[in-house]
Amino acid sequence: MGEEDRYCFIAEWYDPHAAFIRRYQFMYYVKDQTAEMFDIKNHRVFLKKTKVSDCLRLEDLYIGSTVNILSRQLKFVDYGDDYTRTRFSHKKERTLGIIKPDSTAKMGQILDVIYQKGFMITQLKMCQLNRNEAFQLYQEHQGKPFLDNLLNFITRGPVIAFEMMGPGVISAWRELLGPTDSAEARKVAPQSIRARFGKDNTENACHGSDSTTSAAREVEFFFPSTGPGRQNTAKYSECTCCVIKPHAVKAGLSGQIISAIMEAGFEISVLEIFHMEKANAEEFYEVYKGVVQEYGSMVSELTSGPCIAMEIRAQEAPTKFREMVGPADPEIARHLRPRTLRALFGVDKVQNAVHCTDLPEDGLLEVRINTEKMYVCL
Ligand SMILES: Nc1ncnc2c1ncn2[C@@H]1O[C@H](COP(=O)(O)OP(=O)(O)OP(=O)(O)O)[C@@H](O)[C@H]1O
Repeated sequence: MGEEDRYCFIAEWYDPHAAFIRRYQFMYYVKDQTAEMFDIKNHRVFLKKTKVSDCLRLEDLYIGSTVNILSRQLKFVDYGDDYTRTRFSHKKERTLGIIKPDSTAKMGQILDVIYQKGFMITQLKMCQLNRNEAFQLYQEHQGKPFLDNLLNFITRGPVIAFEMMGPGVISAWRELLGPTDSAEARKVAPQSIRARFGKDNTENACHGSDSTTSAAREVEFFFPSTGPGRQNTAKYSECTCCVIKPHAVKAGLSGQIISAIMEAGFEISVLEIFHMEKANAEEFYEVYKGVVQEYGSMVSELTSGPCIAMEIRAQEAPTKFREMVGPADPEIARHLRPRTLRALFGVDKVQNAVHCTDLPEDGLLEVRINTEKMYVCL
């Protein structure tokens, strides 16, 4: 990618006032990290060349990416010219990974391996498949003797489906997975995911697409490009809400945060990447408005990139989880409560790793708000 490059994408923005999706040509200039936008329908400039270095990075430019530019949540839906298509299409190979039911208890560790190896997770969702859906997913194994076993296994509990993106990601992920049979993996690829987390040749921890065609089909299966997204796994009882903030997601800390939560005995019954719009973030943080000095920065942080939303379950979940999260200021947390999530993973009062519900009675409400928002955003 050259310094002088200008990339052009087609971006969509849902205008809530007009209840209408507006389409723009979105031009990004690498050299000075500026962008300009052109309203396609009305044939006029919508945004003059503007610095976007604080809200857009080169790696955010891909089809399906959601970014916040000047308080508008834009989604890149297509390439705007052939030059951009040629420069990006090889870089933006996609694959689908699944953490299978035998390994969801180790999802934090597995996600941590994925992040530490430098993979970029662009979509992620916990789902429960029924038998028909599982059959659809594994249609290429129709007639094979192990199909029935495989369907029983993959439907016996939730799975975590995720899309990853990057050059050569299909083969890189298959290599990290290791051979299908976990016992064989322990012999020939002891550092692989199946060697470390799998049991045998059915319960082998994770899945990876084997070609661009199956990747496209499987990504569409879990993350449909049109219509409603897949149903989530929310239970809405004895629960509270936790959101891993964008700075922690970008820093690849999500796996470690999830492991810490599960090791402390909490169940995670929803896990989903979503993007928060400014209006939603303001509503989410409404109780802090005029009370907390950092309110504006908190809203900016929450809209600065992908978040991970979780439903956390335990008896008295809101109170107990609040304790585990720790004081809002990580500096104070490191002195007073060094084992809390904010002490371990927070940077400062705004980038304090996670949001969690403040008042016990809000727990249920926030989980609902969030899951509804996630449906809007996906
Ligand atoms: N011989 C077998 N006996 C039992 N289960 C099997 C067998 N072969 C495959 N499976 C199960 O079916 C899944 C799909 O099989 P496939 O041949 O596509 O393996 P894979 O490509 O290594 O795995 P995946 O598609 O899950 O990434 C395997 O991951 C495993 O769970």
